[in-house]
Amino acid sequence: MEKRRIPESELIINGDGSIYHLHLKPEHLASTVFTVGDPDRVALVSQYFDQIDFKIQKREFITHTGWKNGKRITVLSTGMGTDNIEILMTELDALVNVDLETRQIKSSKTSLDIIRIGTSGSMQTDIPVGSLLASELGIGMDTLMAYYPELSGDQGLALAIQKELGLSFLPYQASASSQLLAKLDQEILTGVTLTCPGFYAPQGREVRLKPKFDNMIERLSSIQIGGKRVTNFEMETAGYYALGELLGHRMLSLNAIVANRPLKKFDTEAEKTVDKLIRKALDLFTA
Ligand SMILES: O=P(O)(O)O[C@H]1O[C@H](CO)[C@@H](O)[C@H]1O
Ligand SMILES: O=c1cc[nH]c(=O)[nH]1
Repeated sequence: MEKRRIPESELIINGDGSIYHLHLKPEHLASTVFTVGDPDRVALVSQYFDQIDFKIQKREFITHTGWKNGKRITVLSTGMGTDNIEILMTELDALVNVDLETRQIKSSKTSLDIIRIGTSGSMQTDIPVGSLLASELGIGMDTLMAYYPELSGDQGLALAIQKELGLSFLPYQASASSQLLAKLDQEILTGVTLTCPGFYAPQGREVRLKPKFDNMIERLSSIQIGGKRVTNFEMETAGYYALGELLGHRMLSLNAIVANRPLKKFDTEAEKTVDKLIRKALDLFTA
């Protein structure tokens, strides 16, 4: 059977042969990719590389590729939100699994290791600011996955959250890679991360507008299923995990806890906490 050719309008390749938004060619990407939300954080990660071979910036997507401990690695910024993660994951996957010349999907697939180094707010009093937390599960409070094939894993926590808040849509739930989770050490807590389509009302914050849901943090933090509770808020993890599951990449989201919401505290040393997470992630995943 003739293989499907992906049209020029669907997968856009720039004049120089790079992929549309990321502006990367396949040879610019390592198979271990660290991702950060903040473009300024890319240099904070690559300062610890032994050597940097390649740098490029397009919009909020800044990429540095180089070497650490004899391993080739990439660090790449994504900006905020799962809409950016959809672009990132599709284009990273295309760089390794689509032949950009023939525009056909390769018959032999490559799995990337994609590790998020991000910030996050704790919703549990016993997870203080300054903690490092790996997301075992991500629950998506956005509607991204309504546009993609159904996820195969357990959706129990997502259903419990839908019921508790009376949401008109079903959040989605997906898991970290068990292989990447197995590389963590005791300094890193594990938890269940709620990925929200915003920083303020979607995470229960009130500035001038009142969030629709009263006592969101108390209500979400007290849900327990099979010994698992929701631990922290951020804005990308579930999108990574869901698309990673569908595309066949190994995913892990690491969080520097910079806010404790029930205690109403923000980390006065947030930059140090992020630096601690960067060094830990590089140590664990380039060893
Ligand atoms: O620090 P980053 O990686 O951007 O992650 C978190 O911080 C941003 C909000 O301040 C959101 O992107 C959230 O997920
Ligand atoms: O509370 C927080 C802190 C960082 N990032 C978030 O999305 N929420």
